[in-house]
Amino acid sequence: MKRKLVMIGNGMAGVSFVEQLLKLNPGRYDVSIIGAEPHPNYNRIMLSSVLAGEAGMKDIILNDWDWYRDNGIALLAGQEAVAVDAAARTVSTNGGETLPYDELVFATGSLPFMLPLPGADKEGVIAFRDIKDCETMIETAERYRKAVVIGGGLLGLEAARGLINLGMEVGVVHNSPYLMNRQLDETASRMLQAELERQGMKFLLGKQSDFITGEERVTGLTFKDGSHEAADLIVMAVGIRPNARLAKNSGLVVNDGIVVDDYMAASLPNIHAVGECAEHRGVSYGLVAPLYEQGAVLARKLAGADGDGYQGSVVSTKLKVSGVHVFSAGRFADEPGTKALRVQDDLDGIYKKVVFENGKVVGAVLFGDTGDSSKLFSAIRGGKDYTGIEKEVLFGPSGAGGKAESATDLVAAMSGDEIVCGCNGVTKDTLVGAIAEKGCASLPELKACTKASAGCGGCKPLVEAVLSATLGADRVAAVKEGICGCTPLSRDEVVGAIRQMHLTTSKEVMHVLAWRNTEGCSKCRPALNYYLGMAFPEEHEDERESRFVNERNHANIQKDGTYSVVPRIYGGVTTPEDLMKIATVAEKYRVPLVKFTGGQRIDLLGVKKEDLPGMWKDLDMPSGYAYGKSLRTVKTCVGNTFCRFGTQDAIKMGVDLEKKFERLNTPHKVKLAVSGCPRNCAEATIKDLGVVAIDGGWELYAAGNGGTRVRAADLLTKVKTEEEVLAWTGAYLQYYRETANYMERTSEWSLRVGLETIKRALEKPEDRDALNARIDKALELTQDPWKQIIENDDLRGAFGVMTATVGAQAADGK
Ligand SMILES: Cc1cc2nc3c(=O)[nH]c(=O)nc-3n(C[C@H](O)[C@H](O)[C@H](O)COP(=O)(O)OP(=O)(O)OC[C@H]3O[C@@H](n4cnc5c(N)ncnc54)[C@H](O)[C@@H]3O)c2cc1C
Ligand SMILES: NC(=O)c1ccc[n+]([C@@H]2O[C@H](COP(=O)([O-])OP(=O)(O)OC[C@H]3O[C@@H](n4cnc5c(N)ncnc54)[C@H](O)[C@@H]3O)[C@@H](O)[C@H]2O)c1
Ligand code: SF4
Ligand code: FES
Repeated sequence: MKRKLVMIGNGMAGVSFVEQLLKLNPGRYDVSIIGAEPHPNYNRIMLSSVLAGEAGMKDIILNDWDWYRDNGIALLAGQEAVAVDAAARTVSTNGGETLPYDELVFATGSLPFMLPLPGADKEGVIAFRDIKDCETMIETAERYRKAVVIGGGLLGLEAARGLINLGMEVGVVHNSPYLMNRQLDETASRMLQAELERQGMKFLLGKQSDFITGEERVTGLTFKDGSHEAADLIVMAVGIRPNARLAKNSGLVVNDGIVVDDYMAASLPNIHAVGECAEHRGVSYGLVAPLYEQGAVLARKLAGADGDGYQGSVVSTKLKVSGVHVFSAGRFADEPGTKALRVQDDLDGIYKKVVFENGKVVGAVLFGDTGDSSKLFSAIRGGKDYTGIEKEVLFGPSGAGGKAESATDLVAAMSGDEIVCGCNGVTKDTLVGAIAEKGCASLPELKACTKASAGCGGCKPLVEAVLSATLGADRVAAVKEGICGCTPLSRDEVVGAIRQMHLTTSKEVMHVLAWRNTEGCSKCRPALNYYLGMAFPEEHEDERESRFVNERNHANIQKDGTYSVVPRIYGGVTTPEDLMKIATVAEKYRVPLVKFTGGQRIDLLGVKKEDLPGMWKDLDMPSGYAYGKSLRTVKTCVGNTFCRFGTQDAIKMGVDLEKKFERLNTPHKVKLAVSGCPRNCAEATIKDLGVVAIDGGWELYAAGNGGTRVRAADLLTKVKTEEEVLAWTGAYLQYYRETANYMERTSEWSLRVGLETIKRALEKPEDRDALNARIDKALELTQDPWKQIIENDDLRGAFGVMTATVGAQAADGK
């Protein structure tokens, strides 16, 4: 008869242990898992990516419901274990179940620490630990504006970044004078702070919170020094505590966590603990890599296999905030008896610190360039003596031309059971096995087979190095990013297949290219819809349901759930008639806010969804596409028509460009500007394409950006005539449409493919003509979406408008 294994907790550490146990001895146990959250096992680490809008909830499921069924595991999801009777060997749940066990595993994780501040029980005060918290933040950001995050550690900064991406203003309150004080020294921390301030984060450092204000819902946070910060949302990210109360009530020895020995045995027979709830040699870990190591030890023991006990772990961390590269491992602080090698490059914003004790690397901090992280972490764990050759750790042997040890050398020196991907507990042996036995020959394939690099992504260089070391660099298939977890194929491979096999619908692509998830996900569906429309503009029918909400509704949704209406105003030039129309509509529909945009247009804000069709009908103006991945605006200065410095007619040029390229679908939004002389009043050099008049012609600037990461555009070419400006713009936009990844701005695209590549693709007139022929075909097929909606009953119905009432609704007293 099979023995009964019951596990309390359905999180990352526990389920990883069960996976390993099933591999070692699949038939030994009947496994039951009690999980308080109503979800299958998901990647908690990636909640930060979900919050930042980089992944969807579906993308983070590690083991779906089928996995439990296929492995014969009884999952009691949404139930909490409330009592353990160690003498009778049973566990009871709040769902009224009592499960007998032969072996019991606690994998209850941690609880976020909530500061016991007066007012902490108000609505809008939350932690960041699970899917529910993540959903609360996303919903809150739709209705409120100001968030305060308490805690400037890893979690707090990742939460803050996500909330900024959701459109909130975020202040981070930290009790120490510098951020991530548990992971960084002061120099790295100051550099980090400067970078995050550039990204829009505000810091309140060295602050002691006193109490939370508000009636039912939070309105702010008051500090011990009497100062106050307004807040509609407070996220506490001030550390975690092992979740060990049930274990303590069950009679187990508990300090901070459940005390375990080297084989993860707790203090009563047949009871074990893994993960954040366990305390091994006085340490409870809060990162997944050591927890997976613990799971491997327990799996071997319960499978009846021999193996060494758990010896404790050195941990390393990376902050998952895009555009920021920070790494920390081991003992990085200066202590008596240690010496540090420091490299600081203020020009490029790079800082590296490696700490030695008796010639051995014991800790490291990297900022700006984390390329050495795997090597340093390996050096810390390997314990090699570098006495006399310390500098080789960063600079390589002096006799080897100063070349540091490569990632491939590093992989060769790793033992098979060393973990390469900490987030997913993937060892070198697992990767080598997937390459040798399953034929994985690229990073996306390895990711699909083993989950390596599917978490924070920090291990990608090392996974690639394992691939090269195992297959030989020449046999590694083009190592490219897959478009999402539904397929191992890269963007180029997918677009190549669409063209070659003449695929015209997303369903067809997913079927023919054997998508793992047959419905696709929130990442690939809109991307495929774009690629198909770009490749076959005539045959592909827009898949409206695949588009983001703003594009589906042809309007920008605002944080209070209302929409904005932005009519097109070509080149920022309007007429008294159009202004009167806009004013009449604004009055008739009681538009709460009428505002000029940065792109020289008029924004009618606060519009109800059901009023949208009526307003557009009354306006009778083209849509300004303020919501779309398409040409947004062409900003112009007055040019030589009125300005005494102007050398060309900037207004006409801008209007011509906007009229020609409006409504075009592009990988991301595209903004243009035209200035009438190099004084550049239209700020053309921070636009996706900027046109600047010079004596006798025009300069075209490419791939600028005035957003979060400001980027000055690069000079693309100089031309003489307006026709040439239009031809170069058409060719440039079409080349961008054909070669960029979906959701990639021109600034990112240009950095990725290289300005020289773009110039080469456009330099020959015949190539520009061919690109223009293709863009003209796409342009011929565009239609104004609001005209279509107004004239079509079904489309209007989607806005909650009764068929006969467009326009009349408002006339009836709105
Ligand atoms: C936003 C975020 C980002 C992170 N990023 C990283 C990162 O980049 N790298 C990294 O290494 N780590 C990261 N971590 C930490 C990492 O997620 C945790 O270390 C890991 O999830 C812990 O695994 P665990 O199984 O021990 O606990 P958990 O994943 O917390 O699982 C425990 C589960 O047990 C359930 N449970 C508890 N008590 C009971 C009970 N009585 N009955 C039934 N069920 C119960 C809980 O509901 C929970 O689902 C991050 C954490 C968060 C919140
Ligand atoms: N990228 C990653 O590896 C990552 C990301 C998120 C979370 N995590 C893990 O999740 C867990 C929780 O993360 P965390 O950042 O909450 O924990 P943490 O303990 O690392 O950081 C908490 C921070 O809050 C500060 N703090 C404490 N009390 C405060 C107060 N009263 N006011 C202001 N600041 C205060 C502390 O100085 C500390 O720096 C950790 O185990 C962490 O390692 C890891
Ligand atoms: S860019 Fe030159 S032409 Fe245009 S408004 Fe400024 S000064 Fe005048
Ligand atoms: S280490 Fe985070 S994905 Fe591999």
